[in-house]
Amino acid sequence: MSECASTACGCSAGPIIQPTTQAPATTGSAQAVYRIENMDCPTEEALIRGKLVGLAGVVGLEFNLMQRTLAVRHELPSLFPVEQALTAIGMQAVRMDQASTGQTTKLSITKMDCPTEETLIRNKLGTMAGVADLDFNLMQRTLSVRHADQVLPDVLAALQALGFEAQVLDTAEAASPSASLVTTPTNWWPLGISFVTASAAEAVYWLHNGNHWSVVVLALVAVFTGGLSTYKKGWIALKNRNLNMNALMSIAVTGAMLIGHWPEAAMVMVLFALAEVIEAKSLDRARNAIRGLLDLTPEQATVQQADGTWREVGAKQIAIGSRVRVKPGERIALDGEVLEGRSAVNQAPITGESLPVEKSPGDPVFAGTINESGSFEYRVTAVASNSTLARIIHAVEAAQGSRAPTQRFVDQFARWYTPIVFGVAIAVALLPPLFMGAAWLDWIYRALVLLVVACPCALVISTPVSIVSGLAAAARHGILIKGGVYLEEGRKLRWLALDKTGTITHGKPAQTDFVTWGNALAANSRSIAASLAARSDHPVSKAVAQAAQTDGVALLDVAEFSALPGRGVQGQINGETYHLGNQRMLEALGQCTPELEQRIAALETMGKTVVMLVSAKGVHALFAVADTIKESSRSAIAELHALGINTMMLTGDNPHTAQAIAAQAGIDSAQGNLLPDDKLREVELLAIKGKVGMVGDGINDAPALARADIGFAMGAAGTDTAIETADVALMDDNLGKIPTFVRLSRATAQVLMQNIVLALGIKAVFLVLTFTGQATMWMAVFADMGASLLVVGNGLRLLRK
Ligand SMILES: Nc1ncnc2c1ncn2[C@@H]1O[C@H](COP(=O)(O)OP(=O)(O)OP(=O)(O)O)[C@@H](O)[C@H]1O
Ligand SMILES: [Zn+2]
Repeated sequence: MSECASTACGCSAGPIIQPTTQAPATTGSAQAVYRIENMDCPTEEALIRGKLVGLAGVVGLEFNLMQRTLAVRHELPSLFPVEQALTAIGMQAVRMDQASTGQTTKLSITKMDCPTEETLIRNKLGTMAGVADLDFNLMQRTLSVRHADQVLPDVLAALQALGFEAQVLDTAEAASPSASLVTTPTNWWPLGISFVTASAAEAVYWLHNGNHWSVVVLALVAVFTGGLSTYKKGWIALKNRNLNMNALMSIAVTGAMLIGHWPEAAMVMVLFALAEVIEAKSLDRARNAIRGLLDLTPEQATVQQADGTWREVGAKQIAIGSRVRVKPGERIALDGEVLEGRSAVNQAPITGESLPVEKSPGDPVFAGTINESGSFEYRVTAVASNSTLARIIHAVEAAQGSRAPTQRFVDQFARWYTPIVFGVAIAVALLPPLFMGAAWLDWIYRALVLLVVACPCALVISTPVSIVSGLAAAARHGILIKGGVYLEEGRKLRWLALDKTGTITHGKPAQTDFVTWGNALAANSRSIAASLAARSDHPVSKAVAQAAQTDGVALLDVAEFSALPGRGVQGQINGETYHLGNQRMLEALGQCTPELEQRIAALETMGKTVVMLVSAKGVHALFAVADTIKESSRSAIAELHALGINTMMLTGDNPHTAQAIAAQAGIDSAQGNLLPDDKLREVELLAIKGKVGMVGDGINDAPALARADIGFAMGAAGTDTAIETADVALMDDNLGKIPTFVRLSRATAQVLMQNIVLALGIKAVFLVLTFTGQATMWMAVFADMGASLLVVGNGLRLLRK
């Protein structure tokens, strides 16, 4: 349950889910808003309703399945009964309106980097009064604690008692990813001494053909130089009734010394300490794969001063609105908008696409990208800590914090595995000698080997490393995945629903036909239409307005302008109401004739979109606009089909055009005339058949995007919201990133599976060998270390995908 809470916590950082801020309906009642991660279908709503409605003190429930939130209006002194009831039916509820329940403090704990330490801390703090929620991020070594106002000192003291030095991060530090890379400091000296003395103990033992006082001394030196921190950590764990690997190793090594296996105890300790170091180093590599991206931004930039001169200034000090100059070959330091000059910029660090993009005044530029040819000046639009790149890194780091399904499974497994094997070890040490007259020392030794085998670290470590590597690899391709869940689910996609305008097509249609209708004057109807169109941001309107501007058509004053989503626009010109819109609008106005319909259909089957200018007097003109499909769309659709993913186009445009464009792009099927809710309904229908993804860019796609199992946002680099709201944000508008994402997801799943099989396989082999008496302790440690290294190495392989 606790993991799930932390997952939800990761999500709750996103701005998608806003706590409901309605005033309570009944006076005297309060409202609590929960985000319930695993509540997304009506049967769950029914379950929760059934459980909570009967609860004394609960006055009202408000469900939002789309946002997975539940607002509880209540008259309770404490929400404990509500939370308990939710937990009892398996709902992972996280309080959203945190402000009322204390505060969240983010702590940096440098020594916390492995799941066993997490368990230790969780057990200690999880039961502490005043602590509401814990959110671990082992990769960043941070812990966010939600707690009552006064308990922070207690929290810090508790951590201290566990041997962890915690540092409170202030809000600014917590929000912006720091540029510095994290590395685990290693103290090589004790390890070296330990290794030498352990080897010497082995050698002396061999020379003497048995134990000798010098063997004992050498072994003790080896154990205490190499294993002191293991012992310390193991002792803390045992005191907290926790069997982590440090505890297991401490017991095993101590046991081995007690039964006189001195050189082996020494060797086991050295190997274990070494394995720890190597593991920590590999984890650093995975961690820094993402941080490394931030190193791409230069520390300095050339900024214009108040007196007009140019000066080198530290990037962090540069304010929004400053004017910055970039030389050819230089990296861009901050996000901005080009003011003067032209150049080609390599945007690979953001979009994963190394083909240079032409930049001229008005175009956006991004921190971390490389200016290739010309020099130009730009106006800064975001401070260094809020650049697109910084936000990407922040999002990926947050994504690591949330647990992917496999990790949840593995953690759950490890929780049972270790105590069970520990129990078996005790049985092995006691039962055969007691009841079958077997030799004590022999079976105690076997039990100690089992303790080493009981260590689940290879298994536990393999999942986060693989997921982080997958996330980092995706980020390098310009694919921002907002949680390990999506990386794991991507391989299961059966359907991809695609928006048309701006997703498959360029989204920049041009007017192709202008047809007068009835007895209107051509010039007059063009200027009326253009005047209305100029007021709208819709691509179809833009095309009409653009064509009129090119032809020098004069614009008129528009009053009472309004947009009619999915239909068109309307407004008053010279006291008369005009509409500019599609056939749906025409029908609503009752102005459709068979003759007109025929004309429209003829244009639409050519893949054009038609809008009409209509007033009370009738239809005045037809405007046809045509959009072109992106070259990348065709090949992306073909790749998706090759991956076994079906495609369906969902568009607000008319069915004829939809068919024509779908045919050009090679899409399986197309649905036209859809309003936002219709798109949502279509996605829901597809969801019955399997995992469904939806890719779109417009506002009219938002409900469908949110409902899809994976919502992809296109062209996220320029926009503020797309990065935050989508499940997967594609930094440019190349559909080809979706097959790349699916392949990466499949590769990740494969690595995860290989790692689990590998880690468990080695354990299984040793379990058998221990019972047959063929396994020695140091072989078990060696195998455990080997397994850890193999799974970590295998996970890091994803970084190169
Ligand atoms: N502001 C507008 N100006 C002109 N026509 C409009 C406007 N808004 C909607 N329309 C008409 O309604 C149709 C549907 O619009 P909608 O915005 O739902 O979808 P779309 O942008 O065409 O396609 P997609 O769903 O693929 O993004 C448009 O094709 C156009 O004919
Ligand atoms: Zn281990």
